[in-house]
Amino acid sequence: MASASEFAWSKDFVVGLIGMGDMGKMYARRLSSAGWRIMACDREEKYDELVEEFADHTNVQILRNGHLVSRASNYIIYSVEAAAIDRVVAQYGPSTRLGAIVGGQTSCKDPEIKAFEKFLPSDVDIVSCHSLHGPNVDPRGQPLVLIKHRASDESFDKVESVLRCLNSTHVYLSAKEHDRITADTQAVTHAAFLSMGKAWHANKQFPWEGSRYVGGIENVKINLMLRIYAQKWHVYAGLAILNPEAHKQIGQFAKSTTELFYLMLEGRADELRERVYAARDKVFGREGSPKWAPEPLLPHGVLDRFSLGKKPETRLPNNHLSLLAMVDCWSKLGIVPYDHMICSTPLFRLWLGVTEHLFRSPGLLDECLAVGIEDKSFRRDDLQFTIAASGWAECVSLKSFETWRERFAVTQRFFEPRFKGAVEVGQAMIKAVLEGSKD
Ligand SMILES: NC(=O)C1=CN([C@@H]2O[C@H](COP(=O)(O)OP(=O)(O)OC[C@H]3O[C@@H](n4cnc5c(N)ncnc54)[C@H](OP(=O)(O)O)[C@@H]3O)[C@@H](O)[C@H]2O)C=CC1
Ligand SMILES: O=C(O)C(=O)Cc1ccc(O)cc1
Repeated sequence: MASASEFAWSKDFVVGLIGMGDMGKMYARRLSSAGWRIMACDREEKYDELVEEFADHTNVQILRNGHLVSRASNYIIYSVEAAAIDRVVAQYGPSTRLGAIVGGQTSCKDPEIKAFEKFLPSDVDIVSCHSLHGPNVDPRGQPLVLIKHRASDESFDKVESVLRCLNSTHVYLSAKEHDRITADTQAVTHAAFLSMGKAWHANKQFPWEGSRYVGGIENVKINLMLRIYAQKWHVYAGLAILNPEAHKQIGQFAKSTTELFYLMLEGRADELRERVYAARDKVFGREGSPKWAPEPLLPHGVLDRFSLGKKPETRLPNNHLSLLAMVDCWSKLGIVPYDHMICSTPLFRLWLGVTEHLFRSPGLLDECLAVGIEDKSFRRDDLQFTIAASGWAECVSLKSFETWRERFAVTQRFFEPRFKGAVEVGQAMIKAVLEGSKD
């Protein structure tokens, strides 16, 4: 593991962390274990609690506020809510130590970089980062985006040397490239799962309790939906609402969902088939020259292994509107999802994995299309899914954090009694996929 002692300049080098929530704490623990000296703060009210929590970490010193952290640190990482970045940098940015390096760990870089440009002194270098995984995922091998926005090579090298102890895979992008790719790997992926949760909630069902939703692709849908609703709302709201690129993609996903659902409702089988196959060719390549790798993205057997319910004797076929709409959306926007693997989260890999599974399993795609036209078992859920996808898209386009929070919170409350246990199953599923893809 890379450690601080390898570098002569590291002796007096202090890494500052502003925001000691889930991600800030994860960085503090991992960086300090590698020997880096950390000065960190959260809101002043949390000072005593944090001092107690980090009492055993000799390399971590908790300070009362961001002014003190900014004055003392050589490299400062803002790890606060994306929606708060402007306000927090306005507050502490002017206190930044002369010649320091500043970066942020927020999920959307447009507002972060704007805040840095607006409020940081001109002698300060800007190098931002983004770990593309949650705080409880092992960072080894996961993408870590590094953005050399305004910095000397020396400053950039220092940031890389500090963050190398995470053992993540470094990905070098501009802020704009980062936002364009993560609009797909994160914002629109989340929109799909958020819509599933809303649809099941609207029909008052815990999907794993009925025979319609157990096994295979359904396991991934359920586990990831629960995983998202078990998290803090602001992470998902921020990366969708504040990312200008995300609006287009979430809007197209809602449009694709609605148009495919109309074709199903109206029984327009030929048009549905034509549209879905055209999307398949564009996104996954034509027969004989596929864009997917020879081996499927998902390790064999992973789909059935992590179930919350009891697998029924016979699998009830589903039309998988959400997956058809995802591929239609990628096709309409000219996105090749494999190109986005450089910024993939575990969740995105699973989502692309099940989509790929559907489109590359002989007979499965045709079964979906037939079910979409002939079978009414999923109509109610599909209707609610369509409404939900459009609702999220509207909310994002209106940039309404408050509506977003309320939409999320009410469904979070519905599923809350089931988070315990479900989150562990989801975590185990992600671990299996990560381990499988390392093989
Ligand atoms: N969670 C995840 O999976 C990931 C999150 N991210 C990004 O990382 C950032 C942090 O996320 P996460 O750690 O999950 O969120 P948290 O809500 O857990 O942490 C943010 C922390 O910043 C604090 N904060 C707000 N204002 C100030 C201030 N003025 N001074 C000091 N601290 C302040 C918050 O306090 P309070 O709660 O009181 O507002 C909170 O404790 C977000 O931008 C998120 O998008 C990136 C990768 C993964
Ligand atoms: O895997 C995901 O998409 C997550 O849900 C975790 C997550 C959330 C926010 C980020 O900026 C990065 C990762």
